[in-house]
Amino acid sequence: MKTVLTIAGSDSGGGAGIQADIKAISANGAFGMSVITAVTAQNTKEVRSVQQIDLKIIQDQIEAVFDDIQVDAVKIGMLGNVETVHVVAEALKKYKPKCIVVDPVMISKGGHYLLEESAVEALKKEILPLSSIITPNIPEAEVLIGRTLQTEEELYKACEQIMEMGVEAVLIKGGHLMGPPNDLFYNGEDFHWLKAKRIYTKNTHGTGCTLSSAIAANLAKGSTVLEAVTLAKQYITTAITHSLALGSGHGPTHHFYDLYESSKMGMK
Ligand SMILES: Nc1ncnc2c1ncn2[C@@H]1O[C@H](COP(=O)(O)OP(=O)(O)OP(=O)(O)O)[C@@H](O)[C@H]1O
Ligand SMILES: Cc1ncc(CO)c(N)n1
Repeated sequence: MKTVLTIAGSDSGGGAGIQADIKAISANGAFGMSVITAVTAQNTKEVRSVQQIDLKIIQDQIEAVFDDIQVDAVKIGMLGNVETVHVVAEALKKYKPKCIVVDPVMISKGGHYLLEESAVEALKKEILPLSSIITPNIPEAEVLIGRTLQTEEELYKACEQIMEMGVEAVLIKGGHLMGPPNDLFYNGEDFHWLKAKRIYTKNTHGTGCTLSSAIAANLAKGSTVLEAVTLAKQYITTAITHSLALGSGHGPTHHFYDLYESSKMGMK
């Protein structure tokens, strides 16, 4: 069994963060492990409060896993603050996992800061150069490059600029665009559009967490980065198609564990 370690925050509502990650990793056929960086009191409507986890416990969790278990891929989500960015970066430099997927989580759908603004520079300097792929949504890509993004031409340029920050590949997600939610992939050589039809639902809580975890699971299982991104795009599209109207805000995506059910839905 291939393994994925997610280093991220907990979402009590179960739709995003560590909870979404573990569900997506399992549904994509890998074994999920977790390092919790922060606990959020969160539901489908809002983030009520956040408790960062003690740095020593974060470091201990990472070491406990790496010292004992083979880690085939790492997924990074919410880090929260500069100090946590630093501890995670140092640990990754020490253990050198082969595949690192970075979802640069910054702000929740309800507008709550999940990364202190002052930590963005540390994320860019310390985490991006270690990553196999980074998966910003449009607002996160805008923060990384310091410009707004509107046209296709600007998206191509943004990919090139983010590549210069030391990542091996970038996927700018188009969920926040008007029109179809097409994502732009760039690996320094070729651009690829990952296209999909927009699904008209408000139940899109945790789509970014789900996508990046599905990428990590497929990388762990031996896919190339472009293959992993393509499989993950199919997975998130199905997960949004069957998303769940739980709660009164943005409900979660639906993860398929059951092989019979997934084959009915056309997933392998
Ligand atoms: N309504 C939709 N229909 C189909 N695909 C969507 C829709 N919304 C988002 N997606 C896709 O879901 C994936 C996640 O993109 P999105 O831009 O929503 O990430 P995100 O903002 O980081 O998510 P979150 O912060 O809620 O976890 C992308 O592949 C995007 O194209
Ligand atoms: C803990 C956590 N991580 C990531 C996101 C972004 O979806 C969220 N809302 N909560």
